[in-house]
Amino acid sequence: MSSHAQDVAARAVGLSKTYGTGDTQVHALSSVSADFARGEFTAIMGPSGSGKSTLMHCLAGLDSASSGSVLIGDTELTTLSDKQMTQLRRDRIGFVFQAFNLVPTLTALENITLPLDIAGRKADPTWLNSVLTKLGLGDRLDHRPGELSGGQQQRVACARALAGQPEIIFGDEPTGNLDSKSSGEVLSILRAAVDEFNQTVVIVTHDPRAAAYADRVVFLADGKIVDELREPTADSVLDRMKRLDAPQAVVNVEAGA
Ligand SMILES: Nc1ncnc2c1ncn2[C@@H]1O[C@H](COP(=O)(O)OP(=O)(O)OP(=O)(O)O)[C@@H](O)[C@H]1O
Repeated sequence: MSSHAQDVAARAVGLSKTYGTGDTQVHALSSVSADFARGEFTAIMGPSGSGKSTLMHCLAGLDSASSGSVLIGDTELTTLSDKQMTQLRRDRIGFVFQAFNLVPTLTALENITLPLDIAGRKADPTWLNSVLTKLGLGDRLDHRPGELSGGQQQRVACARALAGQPEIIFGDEPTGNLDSKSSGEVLSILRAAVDEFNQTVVIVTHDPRAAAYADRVVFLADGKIVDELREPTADSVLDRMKRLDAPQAVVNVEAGA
């Protein structure tokens, strides 16, 4: 299937988010429109404070926008009641956070199936098996999070996000707390989720090497999408990021700094 023929897993339309009022007002997002195609891995990048987390939280229904709309599949989030929103997050969205957020008293496997257990759903056994195989934890599935490395814990968190076959998985700096080897393991799982399980993944990251695992990188600056890169490499991402910071460099040069 060509990328044009793919349908859209999530969509932001004219999304704006303003914090505060008057002099202290911050436009975290200014009329952002973006599509996230099904079966694609997107990385959101940009300088600190550019609105990455705000965009992801609005897309994932964890925060509400000041104006504009978000669609998950065909569902417009602003039309949902709190209860419907909770159900949508539970049934249709997977999350991977920077802090792994595993329950310390449960085994890895119990953590993975916990959201399904809470929802009263059963994992599809074939699906769960392929996710667990991909995870490569072997007999450590019986271990508690405290007995696993950071990378292993985050792989468990990825499997937890995947277990319910959500329509889209959001990761807010999922490798932010990991060394480069563990980051690679976690990103490989997310990559495999897209390539082998046809999932849709959107992550926020500061790391060009992490972004290089994605199919597409979306660059934010000052609450706006300013650039996009397909088939990124760590070098091409780094190059774009330098250019994003360039206006400041030009000002410095002009000022004789
Ligand atoms: N709850 C809040 N109240 C007021 N301002 C906020 C709030 N949350 C975020 N902001 C502001 O909105 C802007 C965008 O923040 P956001 O966290 O989305 O940026 P980011 O690109 O994810 O940053 P970082 O890379 O540092 O995590 C920033 O200027 C931030 O200070």
